[in-house]
Amino acid sequence: MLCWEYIICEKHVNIMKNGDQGLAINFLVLSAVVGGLPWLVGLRMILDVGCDMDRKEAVAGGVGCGGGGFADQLWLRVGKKKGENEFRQPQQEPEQKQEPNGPRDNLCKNCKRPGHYARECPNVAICHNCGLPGHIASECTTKSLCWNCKEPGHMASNCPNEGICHTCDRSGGAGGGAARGGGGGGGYRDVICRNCQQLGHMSRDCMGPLMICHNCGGRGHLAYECPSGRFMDRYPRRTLPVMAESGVVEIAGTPVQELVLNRENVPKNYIYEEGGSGFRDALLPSQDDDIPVIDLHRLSSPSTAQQELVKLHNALHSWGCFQAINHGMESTFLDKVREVSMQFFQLPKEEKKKCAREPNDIEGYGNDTIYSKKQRLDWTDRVYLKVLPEDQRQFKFWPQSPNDFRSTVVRYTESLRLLSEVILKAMAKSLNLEENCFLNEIGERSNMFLRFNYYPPCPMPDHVLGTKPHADGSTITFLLQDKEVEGLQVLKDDQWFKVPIIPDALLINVGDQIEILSNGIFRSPVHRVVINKEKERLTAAMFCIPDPEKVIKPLDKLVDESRPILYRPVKNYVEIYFQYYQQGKRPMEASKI
Ligand SMILES: O=C(O)CCC(=O)C(=O)O
Ligand SMILES: [Fe+2]
Repeated sequence: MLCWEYIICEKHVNIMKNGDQGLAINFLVLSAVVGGLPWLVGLRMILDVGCDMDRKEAVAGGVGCGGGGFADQLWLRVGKKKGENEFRQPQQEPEQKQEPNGPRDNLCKNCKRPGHYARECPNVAICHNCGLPGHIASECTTKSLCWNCKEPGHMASNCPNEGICHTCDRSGGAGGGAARGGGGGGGYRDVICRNCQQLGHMSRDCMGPLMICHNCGGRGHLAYECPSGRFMDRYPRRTLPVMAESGVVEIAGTPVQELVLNRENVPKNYIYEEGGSGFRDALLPSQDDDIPVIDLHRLSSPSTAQQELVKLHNALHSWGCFQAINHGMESTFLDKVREVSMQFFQLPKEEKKKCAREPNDIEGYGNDTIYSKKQRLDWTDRVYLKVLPEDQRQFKFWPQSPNDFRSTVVRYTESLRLLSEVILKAMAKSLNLEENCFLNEIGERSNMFLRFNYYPPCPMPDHVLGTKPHADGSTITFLLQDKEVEGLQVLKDDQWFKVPIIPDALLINVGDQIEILSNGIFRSPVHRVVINKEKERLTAAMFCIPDPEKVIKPLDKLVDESRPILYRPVKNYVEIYFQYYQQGKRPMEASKI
Protein backbone atom coordinates (compact mmCIF):
# COMPACT_ATOMS: atom_id res chain seq x y z
CA MET A 1 0.00 0.00 0.00
CA LEU A 2 1.31 3.46 -0.86
CA CYS A 3 1.57 5.85 2.05
CA TRP A 4 0.59 9.44 1.21
CA GLU A 5 1.39 12.29 3.51
CA TYR A 6 -0.16 15.74 3.69
CA ILE A 7 0.70 18.74 5.75
CA ILE A 8 -2.35 20.94 5.75
CA CYS A 9 -0.87 24.16 6.92
CA GLU A 10 1.94 25.83 8.73
CA LYS A 11 1.07 29.24 10.08
CA HIS A 12 3.57 31.49 11.73
CA VAL A 13 2.38 34.11 14.11
CA ASN A 14 5.02 36.51 15.31
CA ILE A 15 4.45 38.57 18.39
CA MET A 16 7.05 41.22 18.80
CA LYS A 17 8.35 42.14 22.18
CA ASN A 18 10.37 45.28 22.79
CA GLY A 19 13.90 45.96 21.42
CA ASP A 20 15.79 43.22 19.68
CA GLN A 21 14.05 40.44 21.50
CA GLY A 22 11.22 38.69 19.75
CA LEU A 23 8.86 35.89 20.49
CA ALA A 24 7.70 33.77 17.64
CA ILE A 25 4.97 31.21 18.02
CA ASN A 26 4.90 28.76 15.23
CA PHE A 27 1.89 26.48 14.85
CA LEU A 28 2.32 23.46 12.71
CA VAL A 29 -0.65 21.36 12.03
CA LEU A 30 0.32 17.88 10.98
CA SER A 31 -1.03 15.96 8.95
CA ALA A 32 -3.81 14.16 7.20
CA VAL A 33 -2.73 10.72 6.21
CA VAL A 34 -4.59 8.78 3.63
CA GLY A 35 -4.71 5.04 3.96
CA GLY A 36 -6.51 4.29 7.20
CA LEU A 37 -4.24 6.28 9.56
CA PRO A 38 -5.50 9.21 11.69
CA TRP A 39 -6.23 12.54 9.94
CA LEU A 40 -4.76 14.83 12.53
CA VAL A 41 -1.44 13.62 13.77
CA GLY A 42 -0.31 16.56 15.88
CA LEU A 43 -0.11 20.23 16.68
CA ARG A 44 3.32 21.63 17.31
CA MET A 45 4.15 24.89 19.01
CA ILE A 46 7.62 26.34 18.86
CA LEU A 47 8.72 29.23 21.01
CA ASP A 48 11.53 31.10 19.39
CA VAL A 49 12.97 33.91 21.50
CA GLY A 50 15.55 36.32 20.03
CA CYS A 51 14.00 37.38 16.79
CA ASP A 52 16.46 39.06 14.43
CA MET A 53 16.18 42.10 12.22
CA ASP A 54 15.03 40.17 9.17
CA ARG A 55 12.10 38.69 10.94
CA LYS A 56 11.15 41.97 12.57
CA GLU A 57 11.22 43.72 9.22
CA ALA A 58 9.31 40.95 7.55
CA VAL A 59 6.61 41.18 10.16
CA ALA A 60 6.55 44.95 9.94
CA GLY A 61 6.31 44.69 6.15
CA GLY A 62 3.43 42.28 6.42
CA VAL A 63 1.46 44.44 8.78
CA GLY A 64 2.32 47.90 7.44
CA CYS A 65 1.80 47.10 3.79
CA GLY A 66 -1.15 44.88 4.11
CA GLY A 67 0.32 41.53 3.34
CA GLY A 68 3.29 39.56 2.24
CA GLY A 69 4.98 39.22 5.65
CA PHE A 70 5.46 36.15 7.76
CA ALA A 71 2.14 36.55 9.48
CA ASP A 72 0.24 35.86 6.31
CA GLN A 73 2.08 32.88 5.05
CA LEU A 74 0.10 29.81 4.43
CA TRP A 75 2.07 26.93 3.07
CA LEU A 76 0.81 23.76 1.58
CA ARG A 77 2.84 20.69 0.95
CA VAL A 78 1.11 18.90 -1.86
CA GLY A 79 0.57 15.18 -1.71
CA LYS A 80 3.41 13.12 -3.02
CA LYS A 81 4.75 9.71 -2.38
CA LYS A 82 6.71 9.62 0.88
CA GLY A 83 10.16 11.10 0.35
CA GLU A 84 9.11 13.03 -2.75
CA ASN A 85 7.67 16.09 -1.08
CA GLU A 86 7.71 19.42 -2.78
CA PHE A 87 6.62 22.74 -1.36
CA ARG A 88 4.13 24.85 -3.28
CA GLN A 89 2.32 28.00 -2.46
CA PRO A 90 -1.36 27.70 -3.21
CA GLN A 91 -2.79 29.74 -6.12
CA GLN A 92 0.56 30.53 -7.66
CA GLU A 93 2.19 29.68 -10.94
CA PRO A 94 4.96 27.08 -10.56
CA GLU A 95 7.57 29.73 -11.50
CA GLN A 96 6.46 31.93 -8.64
CA LYS A 97 6.97 29.44 -5.91
CA GLN A 98 9.23 31.75 -3.88
CA GLU A 99 8.01 32.82 -0.50
CA PRO A 100 7.16 36.55 -0.79
CA ASN A 101 9.46 38.56 1.44
CA GLY A 102 10.81 35.23 2.68
CA PRO A 103 14.43 34.19 2.79
CA ARG A 104 14.61 33.25 -0.90
CA ASP A 105 13.24 36.61 -2.01
CA ASN A 106 14.97 38.95 0.39
CA LEU A 107 18.66 39.18 1.00
CA CYS A 108 20.08 38.29 4.39
CA LYS A 109 20.74 41.48 6.35
CA ASN A 110 24.09 40.13 7.50
CA CYS A 111 25.75 38.99 4.28
CA LYS A 112 23.36 40.36 1.63
CA ARG A 113 22.90 36.96 0.02
CA PRO A 114 19.58 35.23 -0.60
CA GLY A 115 18.33 31.98 0.86
CA HIS A 116 18.49 32.49 4.60
CA TYR A 117 17.89 34.95 7.43
CA ALA A 118 20.54 36.90 9.31
CA ARG A 119 19.93 34.86 12.45
CA GLU A 120 21.08 31.69 10.69
CA CYS A 121 23.69 33.36 8.48
CA PRO A 122 26.92 31.35 8.20
CA ASN A 123 28.72 34.12 6.30
CA VAL A 124 30.91 37.12 6.96
CA ALA A 125 28.96 40.33 7.57
CA ILE A 126 28.73 42.98 4.86
CA CYS A 127 29.06 46.53 6.11
CA HIS A 128 25.77 48.42 5.69
CA ASN A 129 27.70 51.62 5.18
CA CYS A 130 30.26 50.83 2.48
CA GLY A 131 28.96 47.48 1.22
CA LEU A 132 32.30 45.69 1.58
CA PRO A 133 32.87 42.55 3.67
CA GLY A 134 34.90 42.06 6.82
CA HIS A 135 33.49 44.66 9.20
CA ILE A 136 30.19 46.14 10.35
CA ALA A 137 28.88 49.67 9.86
CA SER A 138 29.82 50.87 13.36
CA GLU A 139 33.46 49.94 12.65
CA CYS A 140 33.45 51.36 9.13
CA THR A 141 36.03 54.03 8.39
CA THR A 142 34.38 55.09 5.17
CA LYS A 143 32.42 58.35 5.29
CA SER A 144 28.75 57.77 6.09
CA LEU A 145 26.55 57.31 3.07
CA CYS A 146 23.09 58.68 2.51
CA TRP A 147 20.47 56.11 3.47
CA ASN A 148 18.43 56.85 0.36
CA CYS A 149 20.99 56.79 -2.47
CA LYS A 150 24.07 55.31 -0.71
CA GLU A 151 26.18 58.28 -1.78
CA PRO A 152 28.42 60.19 0.64
CA GLY A 153 28.15 63.87 1.46
CA HIS A 154 24.53 64.36 2.44
CA MET A 155 21.73 62.89 4.51
CA ALA A 156 18.63 61.09 3.26
CA SER A 157 16.45 64.02 4.38
CA ASN A 158 17.97 66.29 1.70
CA CYS A 159 18.92 63.64 -0.84
CA PRO A 160 18.63 64.84 -4.45
CA ASN A 161 18.96 61.34 -5.94
CA GLU A 162 16.77 58.39 -6.73
CA GLY A 163 16.57 55.88 -3.91
CA ILE A 164 18.50 52.61 -3.87
CA CYS A 165 16.68 49.52 -2.65
CA HIS A 166 18.14 48.29 0.63
CA THR A 167 17.20 44.77 -0.22
CA CYS A 168 18.58 44.33 -3.71
CA ASP A 169 20.83 47.42 -3.99
CA ARG A 170 19.21 48.55 -7.22
CA SER A 171 17.56 51.86 -7.85
CA GLY A 172 13.93 52.38 -8.69
CA GLY A 173 11.35 49.89 -9.93
CA ALA A 174 10.50 46.63 -8.29
CA GLY A 175 13.48 46.77 -5.99
CA GLY A 176 12.27 49.99 -4.39
CA GLY A 177 8.96 48.33 -3.65
CA ALA A 178 10.63 45.37 -2.07
CA ALA A 179 12.68 47.62 0.17
CA ARG A 180 9.56 48.93 1.73
CA GLY A 181 8.20 45.51 2.50
CA GLY A 182 5.59 45.68 -0.18
CA GLY A 183 6.69 42.42 -1.71
CA GLY A 184 5.62 41.81 -5.26
CA GLY A 185 7.87 41.91 -8.26
CA GLY A 186 6.75 38.42 -9.17
CA GLY A 187 8.79 35.37 -9.99
CA TYR A 188 10.73 37.12 -12.79
CA ARG A 189 11.89 40.10 -10.79
CA ASP A 190 15.53 38.99 -11.02
CA VAL A 191 15.35 37.38 -14.44
CA ILE A 192 17.26 39.01 -17.27
CA CYS A 193 15.73 38.50 -20.68
CA ARG A 194 18.19 36.89 -23.09
CA ASN A 195 16.61 38.75 -25.97
CA CYS A 196 16.58 42.37 -24.84
CA GLN A 197 18.86 42.07 -21.74
CA GLN A 198 16.25 43.84 -19.61
CA LEU A 199 15.14 42.75 -16.16
CA GLY A 200 11.77 41.31 -15.27
CA HIS A 201 10.73 38.85 -17.96
CA MET A 202 11.93 35.84 -19.90
CA SER A 203 12.88 35.92 -23.58
CA ARG A 204 9.75 33.97 -24.55
CA ASP A 205 7.61 36.83 -23.13
CA CYS A 206 9.80 39.58 -24.59
CA MET A 207 8.08 42.45 -26.39
CA GLY A 208 11.43 43.85 -27.59
CA PRO A 209 13.04 43.32 -30.99
CA LEU A 210 13.34 39.71 -32.05
CA MET A 211 16.57 37.92 -31.13
CA ILE A 212 18.95 37.13 -33.95
CA CYS A 213 21.40 34.23 -33.71
CA HIS A 214 25.03 35.31 -34.22
CA ASN A 215 25.82 31.85 -35.50
CA CYS A 216 23.32 31.15 -38.26
CA GLY A 217 21.65 34.54 -38.57
CA GLY A 218 18.29 32.91 -37.83
CA ARG A 219 15.64 34.38 -35.53
CA GLY A 220 14.23 33.32 -32.22
CA HIS A 221 17.29 31.78 -30.61
CA LEU A 222 20.79 32.72 -29.58
CA ALA A 223 24.10 31.39 -30.92
CA TYR A 224 24.80 29.04 -28.06
CA GLU A 225 21.44 27.31 -28.49
CA CYS A 226 21.68 27.31 -32.29
CA PRO A 227 20.60 23.98 -33.77
CA SER A 228 22.78 24.40 -36.89
CA GLY A 229 25.95 23.26 -35.15
CA ARG A 230 28.13 25.73 -37.07
CA PHE A 231 29.11 27.58 -33.92
CA MET A 232 31.35 24.77 -32.68
CA ASP A 233 32.70 24.21 -36.18
CA ARG A 234 34.24 27.66 -36.10
CA TYR A 235 36.90 26.16 -33.87
CA PRO A 236 39.66 24.35 -35.75
CA ARG A 237 39.54 21.46 -33.28
CA ARG A 238 36.67 20.13 -31.22
CA THR A 239 38.66 18.42 -28.50
CA LEU A 240 39.69 20.17 -25.31
CA PRO A 241 43.42 20.56 -24.70
CA VAL A 242 45.10 17.70 -22.90
CA MET A 243 48.59 17.33 -21.55
CA ALA A 244 51.04 15.97 -24.08
CA GLU A 245 52.60 13.55 -21.59
CA SER A 246 49.68 12.41 -19.53
CA GLY A 247 49.94 9.85 -16.76
CA VAL A 248 53.08 11.43 -15.26
CA VAL A 249 53.77 10.44 -11.67
CA GLU A 250 55.07 12.70 -8.99
CA ILE A 251 58.59 12.21 -7.60
CA ALA A 252 59.02 12.67 -3.83
CA GLY A 253 60.96 15.73 -2.70
CA THR A 254 62.09 17.53 0.44
CA PRO A 255 60.51 20.71 1.81
CA VAL A 256 62.80 23.68 1.22
CA GLN A 257 62.70 24.53 4.90
CA GLU A 258 64.44 21.23 5.59
CA LEU A 259 66.98 21.77 2.81
CA VAL A 260 68.13 25.07 4.27
CA LEU A 261 68.55 23.52 7.67
CA ASN A 262 70.82 20.82 6.40
CA ARG A 263 73.18 22.39 3.89
CA GLU A 264 74.68 25.53 2.47
CA ASN A 265 74.59 24.34 -1.12
CA VAL A 266 71.47 24.52 -3.15
CA PRO A 267 70.53 21.28 -5.02
CA LYS A 268 71.12 21.51 -8.77
CA ASN A 269 67.49 21.25 -9.76
CA TYR A 270 66.76 24.64 -8.17
CA ILE A 271 69.48 26.51 -10.05
CA TYR A 272 69.06 28.68 -13.14
CA GLU A 273 72.57 29.08 -14.58
CA GLU A 274 71.40 32.04 -16.61
CA GLY A 275 70.06 33.84 -13.55
CA GLY A 276 72.47 36.52 -12.41
CA SER A 277 71.62 39.77 -10.74
CA GLY A 278 69.07 40.35 -13.51
CA PHE A 279 66.66 38.30 -11.46
CA ARG A 280 66.42 41.00 -8.90
CA ASP A 281 67.09 43.99 -11.12
CA ALA A 282 63.54 44.28 -12.32
CA LEU A 283 62.17 47.76 -12.87
CA LEU A 284 60.26 49.55 -10.22
CA PRO A 285 57.10 50.77 -11.88
CA SER A 286 57.45 54.47 -12.67
CA GLN A 287 54.94 57.26 -12.33
CA ASP A 288 53.95 56.94 -15.98
CA ASP A 289 53.79 53.19 -15.93
CA ASP A 290 52.66 51.92 -12.59
CA ILE A 291 50.62 48.93 -11.47
CA PRO A 292 47.22 50.61 -11.15
CA VAL A 293 45.58 51.08 -7.77
CA ILE A 294 41.80 50.62 -7.72
CA ASP A 295 39.69 51.86 -4.84
CA LEU A 296 36.93 49.29 -4.33
CA HIS A 297 34.85 51.73 -2.39
CA ARG A 298 34.83 54.14 -5.33
CA LEU A 299 34.00 51.19 -7.56
CA SER A 300 30.83 50.44 -5.63
CA SER A 301 29.77 54.05 -5.13
CA PRO A 302 27.37 55.21 -7.88
CA SER A 303 28.94 58.66 -8.36
CA THR A 304 32.50 57.37 -8.79
CA ALA A 305 31.86 53.89 -10.21
CA GLN A 306 32.04 54.89 -13.87
CA GLN A 307 35.44 56.52 -13.52
CA GLU A 308 36.80 53.58 -11.54
CA LEU A 309 35.38 51.09 -14.06
CA VAL A 310 37.35 52.76 -16.85
CA LYS A 311 40.47 52.52 -14.69
CA LEU A 312 39.73 48.87 -14.01
CA HIS A 313 39.26 48.10 -17.69
CA ASN A 314 42.55 49.76 -18.60
CA ALA A 315 44.38 48.05 -15.76
CA LEU A 316 43.23 44.60 -16.78
CA HIS A 317 43.86 45.23 -20.45
CA SER A 318 47.39 46.54 -20.07
CA TRP A 319 48.77 45.00 -16.86
CA GLY A 320 46.29 42.22 -16.12
CA CYS A 321 46.45 43.14 -12.47
CA PHE A 322 45.87 45.95 -9.98
CA GLN A 323 46.32 46.72 -6.32
CA ALA A 324 42.92 46.80 -4.61
CA ILE A 325 42.56 49.22 -1.72
CA ASN A 326 39.53 49.99 0.47
CA HIS A 327 38.36 46.40 0.06
CA GLY A 328 36.68 46.37 3.46
CA MET A 329 38.95 43.96 5.30
CA GLU A 330 40.59 45.28 8.44
CA SER A 331 44.35 45.51 8.64
CA THR A 332 44.29 43.49 11.87
CA PHE A 333 42.43 40.69 10.15
CA LEU A 334 44.93 40.54 7.29
CA ASP A 335 47.69 40.39 9.89
CA LYS A 336 45.87 37.49 11.49
CA VAL A 337 45.85 35.61 8.16
CA ARG A 338 49.61 36.15 7.88
CA GLU A 339 50.18 35.26 11.52
CA VAL A 340 48.36 31.91 11.57
CA SER A 341 50.06 30.77 8.39
CA MET A 342 53.51 31.83 9.59
CA GLN A 343 52.89 30.01 12.87
CA PHE A 344 52.14 26.88 10.90
CA PHE A 345 55.37 27.06 8.87
CA GLN A 346 57.29 27.56 12.11
CA LEU A 347 56.04 24.27 13.58
CA PRO A 348 58.39 21.26 13.83
CA LYS A 349 58.42 19.19 10.65
CA GLU A 350 56.59 16.22 12.25
CA GLU A 351 53.76 18.54 13.16
CA LYS A 352 53.54 20.03 9.65
CA LYS A 353 53.65 16.60 8.04
CA LYS A 354 50.34 15.75 9.69
CA CYS A 355 48.73 17.59 6.80
CA ALA A 356 51.26 16.59 4.17
CA ARG A 357 50.23 16.45 0.54
CA GLU A 358 49.82 12.97 -0.89
CA PRO A 359 51.64 11.97 -4.11
CA ASN A 360 49.82 13.27 -7.20
CA ASP A 361 47.52 15.39 -5.10
CA ILE A 362 47.69 19.16 -4.98
CA GLU A 363 46.13 19.71 -1.58
CA GLY A 364 48.08 19.81 1.67
CA TYR A 365 51.51 20.84 2.90
CA GLY A 366 54.70 20.19 0.96
CA ASN A 367 57.41 21.26 -1.44
CA ASP A 368 56.95 22.05 -5.13
CA THR A 369 55.48 19.05 -6.97
CA ILE A 370 58.09 17.21 -9.04
CA TYR A 371 57.03 15.44 -12.22
CA SER A 372 60.41 15.08 -13.90
CA LYS A 373 64.07 14.94 -12.84
CA LYS A 374 64.78 17.70 -15.38
CA GLN A 375 62.23 20.04 -13.80
CA ARG A 376 63.48 23.33 -12.30
CA LEU A 377 62.07 23.57 -8.78
CA ASP A 378 60.54 26.52 -6.96
CA TRP A 379 62.20 27.62 -3.72
CA THR A 380 59.00 27.47 -1.75
CA ASP A 381 56.94 25.29 0.55
CA ARG A 382 53.18 25.54 0.34
CA VAL A 383 49.97 24.75 2.06
CA TYR A 384 47.33 24.32 -0.60
CA LEU A 385 43.67 23.99 0.39
CA LYS A 386 40.43 23.69 -1.52
CA VAL A 387 38.31 26.07 0.51
CA LEU A 388 35.17 26.20 -1.65
CA PRO A 389 32.73 24.65 -2.21
CA GLU A 390 32.37 23.98 1.49
CA ASP A 391 31.29 20.38 1.07
CA GLN A 392 34.56 19.62 -0.71
CA ARG A 393 36.84 20.80 2.07
CA GLN A 394 39.27 18.06 3.06
CA PHE A 395 40.02 18.92 6.64
CA LYS A 396 42.77 16.33 6.94
CA PHE A 397 44.94 18.82 5.02
CA TRP A 398 43.92 21.84 7.12
CA PRO A 399 46.41 22.54 9.90
CA GLN A 400 44.97 22.09 13.38
CA SER A 401 47.74 24.17 14.84
CA PRO A 402 47.65 27.07 15.56
CA ASN A 403 44.15 26.48 16.79
CA ASP A 404 42.70 29.57 15.10
CA PHE A 405 44.10 28.61 11.68
CA ARG A 406 40.88 27.04 10.45
CA SER A 407 38.50 29.71 11.69
CA THR A 408 40.72 32.41 10.19
CA VAL A 409 40.86 30.64 6.84
CA VAL A 410 37.08 30.17 6.82
CA ARG A 411 36.52 33.85 7.49
CA TYR A 412 39.10 34.93 4.94
CA THR A 413 37.53 32.65 2.34
CA GLU A 414 34.10 34.11 2.96
CA SER A 415 35.39 37.67 2.62
CA LEU A 416 37.15 36.86 -0.64
CA ARG A 417 34.17 34.96 -2.01
CA LEU A 418 32.12 38.12 -1.60
CA LEU A 419 34.87 40.29 -3.01
CA SER A 420 35.26 37.99 -5.99
CA GLU A 421 31.62 38.65 -6.86
CA VAL A 422 32.16 42.39 -6.58
CA ILE A 423 35.21 42.20 -8.86
CA LEU A 424 33.73 39.85 -11.44
CA LYS A 425 30.63 42.02 -11.70
CA ALA A 426 32.74 45.16 -12.08
CA MET A 427 34.88 43.47 -14.72
CA ALA A 428 31.76 42.56 -16.70
CA LYS A 429 30.39 46.08 -16.41
CA SER A 430 33.70 47.54 -17.56
CA LEU A 431 33.24 45.52 -20.76
CA ASN A 432 29.68 46.85 -21.15
CA LEU A 433 28.31 43.41 -20.42
CA GLU A 434 25.50 42.42 -18.09
CA GLU A 435 27.07 42.38 -14.62
CA ASN A 436 26.38 38.71 -13.89
CA CYS A 437 27.75 37.33 -17.12
CA PHE A 438 31.12 36.15 -15.74
CA LEU A 439 29.42 34.78 -12.62
CA ASN A 440 26.99 32.82 -14.79
CA GLU A 441 29.83 31.36 -16.82
CA ILE A 442 31.79 30.15 -13.80
CA GLY A 443 28.68 28.56 -12.27
CA GLU A 444 27.20 28.40 -8.81
CA ARG A 445 29.57 25.61 -7.77
CA SER A 446 32.70 27.56 -8.59
CA ASN A 447 35.77 26.67 -6.56
CA MET A 448 38.28 28.57 -4.49
CA PHE A 449 41.77 27.33 -3.61
CA LEU A 450 43.93 29.02 -1.01
CA ARG A 451 47.69 28.63 -1.24
CA PHE A 452 50.07 29.85 1.42
CA ASN A 453 53.51 30.27 -0.13
CA TYR A 454 56.44 30.27 2.27
CA TYR A 455 59.80 31.28 0.76
CA PRO A 456 62.72 30.50 3.10
CA PRO A 457 65.92 32.57 2.80
CA CYS A 458 68.15 31.18 0.05
CA PRO A 459 71.97 31.15 -0.16
CA MET A 460 71.84 31.69 -3.97
CA PRO A 461 69.09 34.24 -4.61
CA ASP A 462 70.58 35.27 -7.97
CA HIS A 463 70.17 31.79 -9.42
CA VAL A 464 67.05 30.47 -7.77
CA LEU A 465 63.42 31.51 -8.14
CA GLY A 466 60.72 31.37 -5.48
CA THR A 467 58.15 30.72 -8.19
CA LYS A 468 59.00 30.19 -11.84
CA PRO A 469 57.42 32.45 -14.47
CA HIS A 470 53.79 31.48 -14.89
CA ALA A 471 50.31 32.88 -15.34
CA ASP A 472 47.56 31.70 -13.02
CA GLY A 473 44.98 29.14 -14.17
CA SER A 474 42.23 30.94 -12.25
CA THR A 475 39.54 33.38 -13.26
CA ILE A 476 41.02 35.89 -10.85
CA THR A 477 43.59 35.56 -8.05
CA PHE A 478 43.78 37.57 -4.84
CA LEU A 479 47.30 37.86 -3.49
CA LEU A 480 47.97 38.96 0.06
CA GLN A 481 51.61 39.99 -0.04
CA ASP A 482 54.13 39.74 2.75
CA LYS A 483 53.93 42.88 4.86
CA GLU A 484 57.60 43.77 4.49
CA VAL A 485 59.42 41.63 1.98
CA GLU A 486 58.95 42.20 -1.75
CA GLY A 487 59.52 39.48 -4.31
CA LEU A 488 56.73 39.40 -6.86
CA GLN A 489 57.47 40.60 -10.40
CA VAL A 490 55.06 41.00 -13.31
CA LEU A 491 56.01 40.80 -16.98
CA LYS A 492 54.72 43.63 -19.15
CA ASP A 493 55.93 44.51 -22.65
CA ASP A 494 58.81 42.01 -22.21
CA GLN A 495 60.04 43.77 -19.08
CA TRP A 496 59.85 42.53 -15.48
CA PHE A 497 58.35 45.01 -13.01
CA LYS A 498 58.52 44.74 -9.23
CA VAL A 499 55.17 44.73 -7.48
CA PRO A 500 55.52 47.22 -4.64
CA ILE A 501 54.05 46.54 -1.22
CA ILE A 502 51.09 48.79 -0.45
CA PRO A 503 50.04 48.21 3.16
CA ASP A 504 46.83 46.16 3.31
CA ALA A 505 46.26 46.21 -0.45
CA LEU A 506 45.36 42.99 -2.20
CA LEU A 507 46.96 42.37 -5.55
CA ILE A 508 44.24 41.09 -7.87
CA ASN A 509 45.27 39.53 -11.14
CA VAL A 510 43.43 38.07 -14.08
CA GLY A 511 43.94 34.35 -14.60
CA ASP A 512 43.87 32.41 -17.87
CA GLN A 513 40.16 31.64 -17.66
CA ILE A 514 39.15 35.31 -17.73
CA GLU A 515 41.60 35.89 -20.56
CA ILE A 516 39.69 33.18 -22.45
CA LEU A 517 36.21 34.42 -21.46
CA SER A 518 37.12 38.00 -22.38
CA ASN A 519 38.51 36.79 -25.72
CA GLY A 520 41.88 38.26 -24.80
CA ILE A 521 40.68 41.76 -23.87
CA PHE A 522 41.83 41.16 -20.30
CA ARG A 523 45.25 39.57 -20.07
CA SER A 524 46.47 36.97 -17.64
CA PRO A 525 49.90 38.33 -16.75
CA VAL A 526 53.03 36.21 -16.49
CA HIS A 527 54.65 36.69 -13.09
CA ARG A 528 57.46 35.18 -10.99
CA VAL A 529 58.84 35.43 -7.48
CA VAL A 530 62.44 36.23 -6.56
CA ILE A 531 63.86 35.41 -3.15
CA ASN A 532 66.22 36.73 -0.53
CA LYS A 533 69.46 35.69 1.11
CA GLU A 534 68.46 36.70 4.61
CA LYS A 535 64.74 37.22 4.70
CA GLU A 536 61.89 34.77 4.56
CA ARG A 537 58.71 35.77 2.73
CA LEU A 538 55.13 34.60 3.11
CA THR A 539 52.16 35.22 0.83
CA ALA A 540 48.61 33.91 0.50
CA ALA A 541 47.15 33.41 -2.96
CA MET A 542 43.42 32.74 -3.34
CA PHE A 543 42.53 31.30 -6.73
CA CYS A 544 38.95 31.56 -7.98
CA ILE A 545 38.18 28.70 -10.34
CA PRO A 546 35.05 27.94 -12.40
CA ASP A 547 32.89 24.94 -11.67
CA PRO A 548 34.87 22.08 -13.29
CA GLU A 549 31.74 21.06 -15.20
CA LYS A 550 31.55 24.39 -17.00
CA VAL A 551 33.01 24.81 -20.46
CA ILE A 552 34.89 28.10 -20.62
CA LYS A 553 35.07 29.85 -23.96
CA PRO A 554 35.08 33.43 -25.24
CA LEU A 555 31.82 35.22 -24.55
CA ASP A 556 29.71 35.58 -27.68
CA LYS A 557 29.38 39.30 -27.17
CA LEU A 558 33.15 39.75 -27.27
CA VAL A 559 33.56 37.99 -30.60
CA ASP A 560 32.92 39.80 -33.86
CA GLU A 561 34.57 40.46 -37.18
CA SER A 562 36.96 43.02 -35.76
CA ARG A 563 37.83 40.72 -32.85
CA PRO A 564 37.69 37.12 -34.08
CA ILE A 565 37.61 34.29 -31.61
CA LEU A 566 41.08 33.72 -30.15
CA TYR A 567 40.66 30.68 -27.87
CA ARG A 568 39.25 27.19 -27.99
CA PRO A 569 36.93 26.07 -25.21
CA VAL A 570 38.50 24.54 -22.11
CA LYS A 571 36.99 22.49 -19.31
CA ASN A 572 38.44 21.65 -15.91
CA TYR A 573 41.50 23.68 -16.85
CA VAL A 574 43.10 23.23 -13.42
CA GLU A 575 43.48 19.51 -14.11
CA ILE A 576 45.93 20.14 -16.93
CA TYR A 577 47.39 23.32 -15.50
CA PHE A 578 49.99 21.93 -13.12
CA GLN A 579 51.59 19.52 -15.52
CA TYR A 580 52.12 22.32 -18.02
CA TYR A 581 53.31 24.62 -15.25
CA GLN A 582 55.99 22.23 -14.07
CA GLN A 583 57.41 22.08 -17.58
CA GLY A 584 57.58 25.86 -17.65
CA LYS A 585 54.80 25.92 -20.29
CA ARG A 586 51.54 27.83 -20.41
CA PRO A 587 48.45 25.66 -20.77
CA MET A 588 46.92 28.69 -22.48
CA GLU A 589 49.04 27.89 -25.50
CA ALA A 590 46.93 24.77 -26.00
CA SER A 591 43.79 26.89 -25.99
CA LYS A 592 45.00 29.61 -28.36
CA ILE A 593 43.70 29.37 -31.89
O1 LIG B 1 54.06 34.76 -3.68
C1 LIG B 1 53.83 35.57 -4.57
O2 LIG B 1 54.18 36.74 -4.53
C2 LIG B 1 53.10 35.10 -5.81
C3 LIG B 1 52.64 33.69 -5.75
C4 LIG B 1 52.00 33.23 -7.00
O3 LIG B 1 52.16 33.79 -8.04
C5 LIG B 1 51.14 32.05 -6.97
O4 LIG B 1 51.01 31.42 -5.91
O5 LIG B 1 50.56 31.72 -8.03
FE1 LIG C 1 50.70 33.11 -9.54
